[in-house]
Amino acid sequence: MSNTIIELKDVTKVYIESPFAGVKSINLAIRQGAVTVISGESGSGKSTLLKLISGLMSPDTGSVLFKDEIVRGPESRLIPGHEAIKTVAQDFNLNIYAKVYDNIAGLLPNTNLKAKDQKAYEVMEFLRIDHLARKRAVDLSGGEQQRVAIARAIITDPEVLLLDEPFSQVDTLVKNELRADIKRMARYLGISVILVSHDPLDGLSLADEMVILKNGIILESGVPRHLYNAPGYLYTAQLLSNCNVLTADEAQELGISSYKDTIAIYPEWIRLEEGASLQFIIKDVFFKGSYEELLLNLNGVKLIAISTDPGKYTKGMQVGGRIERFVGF
Ligand SMILES: Nc1ncnc2c1ncn2[C@@H]1O[C@H](COP(=O)(O)OP(=O)(O)OP(=O)(O)O)[C@@H](O)[C@H]1O
Repeated sequence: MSNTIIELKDVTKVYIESPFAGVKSINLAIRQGAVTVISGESGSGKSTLLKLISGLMSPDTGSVLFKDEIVRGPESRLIPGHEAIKTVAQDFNLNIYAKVYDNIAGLLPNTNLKAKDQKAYEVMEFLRIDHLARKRAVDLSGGEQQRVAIARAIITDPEVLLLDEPFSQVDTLVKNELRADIKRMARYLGISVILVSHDPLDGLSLADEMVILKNGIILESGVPRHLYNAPGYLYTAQLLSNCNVLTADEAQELGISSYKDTIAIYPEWIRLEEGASLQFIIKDVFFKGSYEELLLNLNGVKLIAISTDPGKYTKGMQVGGRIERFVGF
């Protein structure tokens, strides 16, 4: 496929120390210029996959291709990694006592100092850290250090940028700004971004394509909206939503008949309305700011629903509800 920049063909990497860990039989095509988010629970193999893609680790079997050329592992390269693929690791790898400018510009050759300076400022402006140029990295916040680390990675014009848990050290506000910057990098610089995250929100709001990993295998992949609304696996539904999980018998109590063993109902799929045929008792109300989560009970079946009308419902009240959608597994 012409717009595939990275391709993994039947890639397996098993750690000798723990033979059940690692990744197994991975087939994956990464689209050029897209933001791909790899999501999965802790230990599912996300970081292993990133190391294999960057060439920092070699697969036991199978191959990783960059533009149809094999990405060679550390055994066959003096400097590990592929020059067109750059990784921003969780520890940022900054020279923390050096100035921001030197951290970034230091990666360019001294053959043309004017061009070096110009390029460094271009990248710093793009990531909105040019005002920090003369500060030492150690004096920056986590979000600012993250931007410096990204600037270091993109200053040499890589075609692929790998980000390992880029939001782990930043608060929600900075996280939203960083998400926007990552999208801009893909759109305006044409960099293909592959991002690893255990927070499903990163994938839902950022990814063009999302890959769901479980125990080292790819369960499914697709555009976030589709994966969210029509998950093929309960694991995906639980990763992406705080969903209610019921047995077939419990679902029957709610008037849902299905031949599937397990039924998932997202909280927003429960419509609260007067006079609805299902009458729930509110067991608890959890304030969430702009909305509330209601813990509902009907004949022992417990469900979390959402109310966007904070204060309307209180513990002990009876409330009518209708299940608008469910997914069976
Ligand atoms: N160098 C190693 N030696 C042995 N086992 C390893 C090594 N690196 C990772 N593993 C194991 O491989 C599995 C996958 O690890 P990996 O770090 O890729 O998962 P992850 O999804 O990135 O996890 P997390 O979200 O916790 O960072 C885990 O069970 C881990 O313990």
